[in-house]
Amino acid sequence: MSQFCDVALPVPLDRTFIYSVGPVVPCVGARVLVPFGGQRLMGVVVRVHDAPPGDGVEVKPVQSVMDDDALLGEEMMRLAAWVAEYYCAPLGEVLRGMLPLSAEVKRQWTYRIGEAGRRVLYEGAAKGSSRRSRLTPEEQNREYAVLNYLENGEPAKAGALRSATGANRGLLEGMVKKKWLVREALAEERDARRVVRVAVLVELGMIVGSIGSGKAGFADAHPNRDETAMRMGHTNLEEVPASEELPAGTGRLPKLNENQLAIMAELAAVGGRLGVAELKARLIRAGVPGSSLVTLVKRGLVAIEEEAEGFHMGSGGGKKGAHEHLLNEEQMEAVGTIAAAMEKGGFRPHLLYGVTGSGKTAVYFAAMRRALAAGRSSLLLVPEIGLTPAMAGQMFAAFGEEVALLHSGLTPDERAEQWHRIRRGEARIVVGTRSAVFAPVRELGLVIVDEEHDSSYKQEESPRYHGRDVAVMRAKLSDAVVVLGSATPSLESWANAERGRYALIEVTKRVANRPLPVVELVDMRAEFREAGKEDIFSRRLVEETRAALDRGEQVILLLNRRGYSSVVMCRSCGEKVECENCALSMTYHRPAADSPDGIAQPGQRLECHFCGFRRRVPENCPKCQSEHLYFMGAGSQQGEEKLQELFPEARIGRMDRDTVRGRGDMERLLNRLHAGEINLLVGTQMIAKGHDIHGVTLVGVIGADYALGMPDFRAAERVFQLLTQVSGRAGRGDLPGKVLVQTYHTDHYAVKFAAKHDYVGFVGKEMQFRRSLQYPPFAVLANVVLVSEKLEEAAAWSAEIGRWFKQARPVGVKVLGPAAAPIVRLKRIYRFHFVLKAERRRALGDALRGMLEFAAEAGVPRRSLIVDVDAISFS
Ligand SMILES: Nc1ncnc2c1ncn2[C@@H]1O[C@H](COP(=O)(O)OP(=O)(O)OP(=O)(O)O)[C@@H](O)[C@H]1O
Ligand SMILES: [Zn+2]
Repeated sequence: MSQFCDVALPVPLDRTFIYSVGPVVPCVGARVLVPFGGQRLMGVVVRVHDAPPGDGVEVKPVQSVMDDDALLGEEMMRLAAWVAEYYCAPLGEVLRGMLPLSAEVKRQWTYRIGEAGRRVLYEGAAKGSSRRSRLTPEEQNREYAVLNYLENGEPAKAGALRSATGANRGLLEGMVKKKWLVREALAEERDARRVVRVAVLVELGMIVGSIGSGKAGFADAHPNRDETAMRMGHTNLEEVPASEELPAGTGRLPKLNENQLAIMAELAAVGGRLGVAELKARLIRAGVPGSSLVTLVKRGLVAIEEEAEGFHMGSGGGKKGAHEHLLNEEQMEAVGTIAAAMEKGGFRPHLLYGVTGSGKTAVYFAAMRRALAAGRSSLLLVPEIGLTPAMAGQMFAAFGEEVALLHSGLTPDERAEQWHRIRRGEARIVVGTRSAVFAPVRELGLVIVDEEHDSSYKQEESPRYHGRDVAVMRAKLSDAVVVLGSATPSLESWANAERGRYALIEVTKRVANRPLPVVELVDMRAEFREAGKEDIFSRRLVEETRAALDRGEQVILLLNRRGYSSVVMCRSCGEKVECENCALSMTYHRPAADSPDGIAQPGQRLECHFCGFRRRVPENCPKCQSEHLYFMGAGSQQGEEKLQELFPEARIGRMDRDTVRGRGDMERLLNRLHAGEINLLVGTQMIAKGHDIHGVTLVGVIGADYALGMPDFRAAERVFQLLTQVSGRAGRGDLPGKVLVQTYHTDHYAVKFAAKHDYVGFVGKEMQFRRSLQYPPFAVLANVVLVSEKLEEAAAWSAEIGRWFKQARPVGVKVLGPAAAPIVRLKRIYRFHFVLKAERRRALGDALRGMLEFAAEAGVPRRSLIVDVDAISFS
């Protein structure tokens, strides 16, 4: 029999840990609780074996096994192993990301007495209750009972308060509102399985016979209710143990008291089974002490069983069929190709290159329908912002109860609920953002990645995986078809199509033969010469905007920075106001006038957009005390203000991270756009993503090309994508669209190709550049960052690792660095980095693993060493 298991723990260490197993041997893929460095951690079993560890290694036992069988199947375990290896990430951290573990740490509220509550308690005790209240006298008494119970200052759980006083959650929340109570979250591990506990009458027939037909439950319970109600206060029903730990019933009916008989009769009356929660509620109402139930369980007359809980879907919504079009020829061909691949079976990757507004969503839906018809599930990944309520509505309209949504707005509980539904095979259409790639989908037949070029698929914390690339591997391990869709495919995916690794599907035309918008470049150098001053909006853009608004059409303006001014500079000493934590300029935010959206906006301040640090706006230069502070670089907030001056009649809306804080904000803004309540929208790149607003005929682009100056080999690709995507928002309805791009780089190929909607032309040129300098997709690379709060430490570690690279000379790998990272200090952390380039992935991986081994020996903490394989950000 196996005596040991290896456990992957969510710690930043590239290894697993051995534990001994008890009588219950966990299986691979199950979760266990184990002791680790003085705490208890939840990990996943990756191996069960008999090999004792080396001499002198003390092996601790597994504390508890949380899953009877593998929570993660073989496929998911293999995927986890692949992610860990490919991204040089600790397996335990990968597994933590795969499981909705945080959901298994249930959030419980506890209540504590507040100052106001204390006052009420003492005043009330002295004068009696005279306050006017909508509560019944009984409820008021209950409130006093709660305050009394909490008087000693200790917090108590809602459950305990209820059994002590009968106060329900509504009453408690009412008291929180009045500040009588303070509510706090208590994290507590609980059993992972989503179960409800049910009280079951053992040997039903015999008992019903013996208690006779005269008894019908709690109606005849203990006569002295008040007394029992007081006594039961301290019986905690949470402590009713699970039945299997108890001796079985003897078959002989023991002597029972009134209360016990009442419980038996109550259970008998409902057919022998009742949820423990409901039974407890009835006990309380009847004034029967909880201890009676405990006794019955101990005597084996009532068993407590666990039962899988039923799940309920969130609201569906959406009009049936509203988004189901007759597919056009190109769309049908695309669906046909995907369906044929599914029929053939096996792993087949596709790149769906379809221009903006070509109806890719309809293609996805049709393909998912085919998968469903064949009994297979589908997984659709969308970018962070892509899972809009409109999208969700379409999903529910098309697939109803089959849909599971996974996005960042879910509470841990909701996420767990969806996760388990998917795992049970109840939801076969899974839609979600990045981490949904790890959803435990069964019978996976089709994986779709929408807007595959989107950078939100890259996770910027460990494990630093790319959702798109994991999706492809996921499909491979499941023998599924995968479709990567975009109007601006990443160069990596395009190269894969060119090399024949991905089948290319093209949708070249917009739906209903709508034309792509005409794009016009506005040369801002000429504008400055002619206008003699620098305005955010060129005269041409103002004129076109006015004309479109006058015609009753809608306008979208991209101003890709949020805040009012992105730089505050001193005219006297030239110093910029920088963040205390980061070596970066702080952005000036104005206090907002009352927003028509009713969206709360913060007041006047300087804010660091990297770490969120805020400070008051200084009146003088912090360095030289000069009064001449100069605000530069217009952001979306300033844009909105200027638009209000220019177009006082317009119904202006703003979409950026200051106005869109939750999903509700986004929905509200989009609804108002669709309804025409907003006819002029200004915003950051959020406005460029996927929105399908038919009334928009004009798109203006301000400062989208400033990124061309960035020291990043993907700068041109990014600018091309942004220009193409934002242009794609124009002319999606009956009227044709127009785009005005304000630029200082009229001759740059990214700008010129975007203006011609020439993706293929752009890619051709960009590929040459990448090839000549050996950048992806012609090489693979990793960014290695050493971080420390202490400058000397970060510098010393990177120097040491630099020496190792020099001496080890990893074959086939070019090492650049060490150098100070472009953002050398971020959130108070100093950063030095290396960039590793290799022609082959194997060579890169070997070099990184060699380096990690050396770093461990040299005592560089693993958490100070960031390895970012296929990095997309080098700052
Ligand atoms: N066959 C069709 N006939 C008419 N309209 C269609 C058809 N298929 C889709 N549509 C509509 O065309 C619009 C654009 O579709 P969709 O949003 O899927 O485009 P897309 O290819 O994803 O574009 P983008 O890349 O810009 O996000 C939607 O309003 C959709 O309802
Ligand atoms: Zn900062």
